[in-house]
Amino acid sequence: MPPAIETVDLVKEYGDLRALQELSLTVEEGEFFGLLGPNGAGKTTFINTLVGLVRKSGGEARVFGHDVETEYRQARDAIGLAPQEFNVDRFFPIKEVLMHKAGYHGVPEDEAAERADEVLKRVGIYDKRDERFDWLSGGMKRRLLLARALVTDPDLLILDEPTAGVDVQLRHDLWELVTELNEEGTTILLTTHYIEEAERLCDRVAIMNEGRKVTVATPDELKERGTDTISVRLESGVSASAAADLETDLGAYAHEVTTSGETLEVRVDDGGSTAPQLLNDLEARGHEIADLEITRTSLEEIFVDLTRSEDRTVTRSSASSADEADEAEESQLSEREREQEGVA
Ligand SMILES: Nc1ncnc2c1ncn2[C@@H]1O[C@H](COP(=O)(O)OP(=O)(O)OP(=O)(O)O)[C@@H](O)[C@H]1O
Repeated sequence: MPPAIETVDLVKEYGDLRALQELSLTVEEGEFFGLLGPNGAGKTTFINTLVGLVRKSGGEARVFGHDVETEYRQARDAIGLAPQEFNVDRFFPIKEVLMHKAGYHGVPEDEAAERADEVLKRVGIYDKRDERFDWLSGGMKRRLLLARALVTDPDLLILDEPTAGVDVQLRHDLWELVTELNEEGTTILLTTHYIEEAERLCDRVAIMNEGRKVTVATPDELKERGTDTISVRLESGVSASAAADLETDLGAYAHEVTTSGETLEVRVDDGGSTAPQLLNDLEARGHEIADLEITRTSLEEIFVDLTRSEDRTVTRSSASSADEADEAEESQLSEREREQEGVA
């Protein structure tokens, strides 16, 4: 079986701006894969390339072995997309919206009606089936986007920030539902800004920055790359100049030594194995230790470290004509998507 998603040197240019820069990424069938990156990293552009909303400028992109452009239909039929934006037909009852979507993917009407009921129950808004999209609360709208992604029974579910702005209850409901779907065999690609969400749900995550892949790893592997901080409270306190001296003395294992009040903070690779040595070294220098605490780097700190931004070097001023051409192209592509999503 080919990978669920495979891109090789994928490039997307909007005029002078390279939104995707030779991005090579493989998501295996059955994986729960997270795509993390700061605003503007290119996550939505990547997704839109897979679903045919954005035309790539270079490289290759395949979904279950199908080229996303030359075999658009096969690739797109395998994907259920819950986008960030609410792009839903506002004039029909939501059950009909789902039936249109299933119909567009070739599901006969009776079966489409059954599937619509089934997914509305699954996401918990079956009692709203005859209401229009505009009448739903924000959280219900998010649930509907997920229902619409599921109505075609996709092998690959793509969730673009599904829990942005939703309450804690719904966030947990969504987590439970997508975990179940993944256990049933659906491959999931999730973009999120919530590191905790990625840590809890994903088998592997790719961290992107400025259109590039920074790294791909499991959440645990990423955490192992971080440093620990050993905070030692000294009976006699410690001055900043003493801390600077200690940094030289403890240089064999300390990356950085700072003070915070009467506490000395020592950054090391592995706090657990380094603490005894540190205590010995401090005592040998006449310091009396009152208290000690080790804190592990959070995934969030590692993420911030990995994506610390250099200034963008591209400007957009010379990109206007290329942008216009792109916009015309995007609008044609969007036309196709609107048709597919059942939007008038
Ligand atoms: N249609 C477009 N025309 C021109 N530039 C675009 C277009 N769409 C996206 N961009 C630019 O491409 C870059 C990547 O944007 P993209 O929306 O893919 O990032 P993202 O990682 O999804 O961000 P966010 O987390 O804020 O949703 C940004 O600099 C953005 O301004």
